[in-house]
Amino acid sequence: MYIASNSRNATVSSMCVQHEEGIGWNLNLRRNLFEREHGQFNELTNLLQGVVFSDDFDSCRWKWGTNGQFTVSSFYDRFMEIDRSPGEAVTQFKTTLVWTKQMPSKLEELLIAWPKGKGGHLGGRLWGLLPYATIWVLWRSRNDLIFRNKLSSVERISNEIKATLWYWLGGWPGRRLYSFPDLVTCWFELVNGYLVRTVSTQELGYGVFTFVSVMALNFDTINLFDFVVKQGNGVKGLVDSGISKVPDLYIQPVDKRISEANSEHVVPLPLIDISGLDGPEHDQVEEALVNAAETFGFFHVVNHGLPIQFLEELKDAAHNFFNQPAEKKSVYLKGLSPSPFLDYGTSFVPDSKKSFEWKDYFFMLYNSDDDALKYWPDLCREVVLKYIKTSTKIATRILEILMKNIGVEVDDSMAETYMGIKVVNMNYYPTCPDPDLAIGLGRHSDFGVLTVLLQDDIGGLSIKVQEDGKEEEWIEIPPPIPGALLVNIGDTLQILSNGKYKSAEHRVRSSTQSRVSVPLFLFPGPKVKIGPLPQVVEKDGQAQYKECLFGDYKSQYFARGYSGKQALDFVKITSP
Ligand SMILES: O=C(O)CCC(=O)C(=O)O
Ligand SMILES: [Fe+2]
Repeated sequence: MYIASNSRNATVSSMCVQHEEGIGWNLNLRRNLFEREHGQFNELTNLLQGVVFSDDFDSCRWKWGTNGQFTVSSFYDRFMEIDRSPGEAVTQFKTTLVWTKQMPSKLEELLIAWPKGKGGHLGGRLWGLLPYATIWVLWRSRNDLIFRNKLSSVERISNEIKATLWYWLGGWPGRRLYSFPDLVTCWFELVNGYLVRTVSTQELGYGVFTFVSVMALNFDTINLFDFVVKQGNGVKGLVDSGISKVPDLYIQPVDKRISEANSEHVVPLPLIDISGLDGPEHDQVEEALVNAAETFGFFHVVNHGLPIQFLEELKDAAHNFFNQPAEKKSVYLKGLSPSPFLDYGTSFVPDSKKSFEWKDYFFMLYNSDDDALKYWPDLCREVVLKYIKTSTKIATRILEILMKNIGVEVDDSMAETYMGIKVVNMNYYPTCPDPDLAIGLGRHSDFGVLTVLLQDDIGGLSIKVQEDGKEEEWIEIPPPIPGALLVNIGDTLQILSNGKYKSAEHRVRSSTQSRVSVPLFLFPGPKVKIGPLPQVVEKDGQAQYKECLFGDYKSQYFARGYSGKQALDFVKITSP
């Protein structure tokens, strides 16, 4: 009838004609009806006879639902009813076009059919437990709704599932390499195996040393990751390949970027002539060292015993190392390196897929002269050995002074206990096409006792300071005067001194010029107990930090990635 109508958009009421004896209909048909349409016409007029008008607007009713309301379930019921009735047109309807059966209909089948997670890392374990955690949380949410009238949002349910999984994995030792925020923010990467933290433990002469490595990548970045990390081209190789923009992987979230514009606050650090310790100026030099260690946690030293010429050679050695072709450097990649004490790599511990740093490094742990002679690259062996020996003496002298000031006598054996492990890193920060987007090195404090750092004149290191009564702020440290070395306090010295000496957070911005730095990190072996020294605690009245093994502290530190000074919370004593 609709086909034959002249007013297809008319409403029922507009087709109705009021007569004295009741209502009639002007259906406004545009043609005479065919024979075969008469039956339909009669059906329509029969329907119209039952029409009762009200003042309401015209509306649609779903005749298969209660109250005329459409519901998917009533539609489905009706659909299946027609589908099952022989001879109905919809029998041929391909339900699979609309519904595909992906989920087994029984819970037991679902659990059996659940695809296996890959690997024994966190992602694989999460995946394996996921259906159980989901069922458990949904069951609880359903009970909350039924018995307590408490309705949960989908987001809340999904977070509860993650929290349940985290809790259930509490007994698995590998969990300590991750944090709960990893689970919330990198869920996709974790369950797909793109974010994996691994620990390989290697027995060294003095005990167990733990390396933590993290890989974080997504599909688009696999080629880049292979080229930079696995094939050992490093960020330098990327730059040498002629890239003109910073690849996505290296683009930092806005809150982590360090632009040159906000690095305008440049404050010179105390410059201390430490040769004065051996002369009449001793007391002033001592005071300057103590002051700097208490406030900035960073200071420059001059007249330390390493001539300018030597420092230039060391910087050249660093440039020469990184200027070698990738094949030469990649023999020192983790897993390939001839010695567990040498490791060439790039970036550090990315805490999410966005935190790759614009930096390559070469790590050398001093074990013995023999070992160095055997394994270290010719082009830097001599200078690095000399740097380690002289800088260790400088650091030992500084430690003696700082400790004396808090009532602790440092003898050779104590210095060896706390600074017995000596690691030199040669850091290479390649030129960056857009330094505002990438970072050279994320915010961190050094975990050891003292760090001696040789920098070149490019600049870019900033430290976080808090002046009395003011907010914390980042200040950029101008490049050192020629011949100066930077010394900074590490977390362990902050702990030993019961918080008197501060390990300052620092970070490095990337630059349009390549830059090198050569830190020497001095720290205890993993079995050494660290905690506030008794002399200091006695003076202060109470300890600020708990005692722990240095190895445990270091694991905590690495498990957190570059996260400012959060590792100290692990040992901080919080008042009840
Ligand atoms: O490159 C720098 O100036 C600082 C390096 C640094 O902080 C580190 O390697 O821990
Ligand atoms: Fe550092």
